[in-house]
Amino acid sequence: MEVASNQIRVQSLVQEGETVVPPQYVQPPETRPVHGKRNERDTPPPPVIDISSVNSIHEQLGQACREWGAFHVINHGVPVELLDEMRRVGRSFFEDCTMDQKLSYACDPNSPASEGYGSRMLVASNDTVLDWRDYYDHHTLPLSRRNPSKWPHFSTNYRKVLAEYSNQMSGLAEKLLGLISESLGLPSSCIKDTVGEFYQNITVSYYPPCPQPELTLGLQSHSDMGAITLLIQDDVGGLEVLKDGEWIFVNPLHDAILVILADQTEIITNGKYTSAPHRAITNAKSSRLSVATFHDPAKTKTICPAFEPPKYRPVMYGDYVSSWYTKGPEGKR
Ligand SMILES: O=C(O)CCC(=O)C(=O)O
Ligand SMILES: [Fe+2]
Repeated sequence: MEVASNQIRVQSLVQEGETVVPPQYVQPPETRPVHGKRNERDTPPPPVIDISSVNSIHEQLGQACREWGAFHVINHGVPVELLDEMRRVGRSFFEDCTMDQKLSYACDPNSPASEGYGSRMLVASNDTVLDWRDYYDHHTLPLSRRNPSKWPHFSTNYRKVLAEYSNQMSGLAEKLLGLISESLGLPSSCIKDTVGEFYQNITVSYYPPCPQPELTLGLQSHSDMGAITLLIQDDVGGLEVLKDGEWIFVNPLHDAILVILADQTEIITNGKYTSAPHRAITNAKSSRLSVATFHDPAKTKTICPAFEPPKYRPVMYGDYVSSWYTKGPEGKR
């Protein structure tokens, strides 16, 4: 099958045995990752918070949201078997299907965030360095957007696992936004009410081994646009979070879920809490899988701070998203 140049999948490059990274994947020197430093750093990894405990939960959350914008949660109530199943079916799509099968679910390369199998986060532009990543983006909530026939059917149980995973993540996201609101002295429902009905997307990212990891990024630096992202990864590792100007490696914790605050939560909390810039690095040995579940407002929803005086202008979420896709994800708006 002939594949248009804007549809090249990273996995095909690797399967063709490329030993040199094609130039469009080479990062400029200033954004190249520093490898092999993960144990030398003084900064501890993002906090781990037991959300089943009642002791000092708001203090712990407050500190993590102010200082990191990201933290692991344990005892989160989502069955750990479901996390494993989600990783299993996700990996199976990328590794057990033929390229033709995968391309039968190709997303529309000309429309941002379209559902399906893709490789480019931004619509093609010649000056963008490409990510060393393939992905599958699923539209999962509200139910009116959920169309399982657009999800892979090749792996046993894929659609069933994804639907259950979507429901569980949405419940956990709502619970976390409640605790985060309370930690600021706001009514529990404050942030969720401002966000409104969740628009949820689930992106399974697959990072094939990279022959020159020192030159590439699996996913360029960005903060997520919506309200809250819940992420699981396999035990390979590669996610880094920016803290105080330094990239910190996020150790994979098998049964934990990583919470990443996104830009709309920073706006609603009037900057008291921060969204976390993050990126993914690659490695030469193993493929890596992550599953990110994004919870966003509707495009028509206007988001404004819950505190006076407001430090951010009210913004219609759809306008925020358009500007992100036009200007690129680097930095915050
Ligand atoms: O692969 C990862 O760990 C990060 C994924 C991510 O940040 C995203 O999909 O927005
Ligand atoms: Fe992200």
